[in-house]
Amino acid sequence: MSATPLKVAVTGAAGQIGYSLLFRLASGALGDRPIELRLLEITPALKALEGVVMELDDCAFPGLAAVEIGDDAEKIFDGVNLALLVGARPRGPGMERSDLLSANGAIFTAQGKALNKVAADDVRIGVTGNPANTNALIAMTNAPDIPQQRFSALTRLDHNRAISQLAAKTGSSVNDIKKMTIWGNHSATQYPDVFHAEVGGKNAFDVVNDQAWVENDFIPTVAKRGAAIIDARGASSAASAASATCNAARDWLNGTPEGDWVSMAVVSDGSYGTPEGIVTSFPVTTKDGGWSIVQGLEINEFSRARIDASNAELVEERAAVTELGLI
Ligand SMILES: NC(=O)c1ccc[n+]([C@@H]2O[C@H](COP(=O)([O-])OP(=O)(O)OC[C@H]3O[C@@H](n4cnc5c(N)ncnc54)[C@H](O)[C@@H]3O)[C@@H](O)[C@H]2O)c1
Ligand SMILES: O=C(O)C[C@H](O)C(=O)O
Repeated sequence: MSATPLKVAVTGAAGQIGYSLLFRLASGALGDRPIELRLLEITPALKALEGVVMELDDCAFPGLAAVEIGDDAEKIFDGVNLALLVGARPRGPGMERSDLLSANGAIFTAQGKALNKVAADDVRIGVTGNPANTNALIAMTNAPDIPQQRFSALTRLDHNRAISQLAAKTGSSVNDIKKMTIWGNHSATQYPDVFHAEVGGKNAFDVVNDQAWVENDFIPTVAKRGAAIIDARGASSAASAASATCNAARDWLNGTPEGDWVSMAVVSDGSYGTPEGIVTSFPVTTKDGGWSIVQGLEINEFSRARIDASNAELVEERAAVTELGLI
């Protein structure tokens, strides 16, 4: 364990996700190493953020070395080892996440530039704010000095949702589910893949043995879960999004367990016929702070069509943000 605190930036820290995320991070969600929180907000939200910091103080978390807040990205990102980019407008009922492209895209241009200038050499950047994949692409493109492999968008929430649905269907514990994969975009076109997943060491599709459930129940439930939560709660998922943001960062920094993998949206190198350069979700393993796409999986026709459709949407989003001058 290193005693030097890990400097962790969180943007949108006074928002809904922030209110759950900060307390998870401060109580050790990333591991034993102490952390220093650097919290970025827009100026009008700084007063609310001061209140959140009072609450963080009142928890007397042993692993929380320091907290700094502000509205200047270059100051807050100075020397950060991990940047969790959460701050962005959430969608409301009836919207798709891509409807947020023009409203939120500009945030990631500015933050990519600021990270490029002042972040630590070992910085890793996780994007939760929607549309997460294309926002990560925007930040990455605006930070040319940071290796592209240091950017990832969050599909871990979808991954966790898929695990939970499969565990319920098969009457097993979430601990028995391994090798789940989310392919593509964190959007309604995402493809949660049970063909390579395992339930208690057995192939998940063989255990389920129900193509109609996969097609008509599992995939739409996972892909539209965000909208179902907005419909029920009147606000987008927050605690589960914070939890997934922690899971993703912890595994990236500390590695995935032997015999399992996770889903992360990362820059494509063309693996599995995915268009190069988009930020799209793959099965990945992580080690020593880096990730590798799991290679050699057989992709059947059913999966191929869905992976291609989701990636086609990401290519369209890339064209839209190019048109907007964001990349
Ligand atoms: N990838 C995922 O799985 C996932 C899951 C849930 C939510 N989300 C997305 O996360 C984002 C945040 O959700 P939320 O519920 O916390 O929203 P929220 O509206 O409660 O909070 C967003 C916060 O971001 C702040 N903000 C806006 N512009 C900023 C900027 N330029 N710099 C710093 N802060 C800024 C706002 O002031 C606000 O406090 C949304 O885009 C939402 O859709 C993603
Ligand atoms: O669906 C949303 O807009 C919020 C988030 O991306 C989610 O998946 O819950």
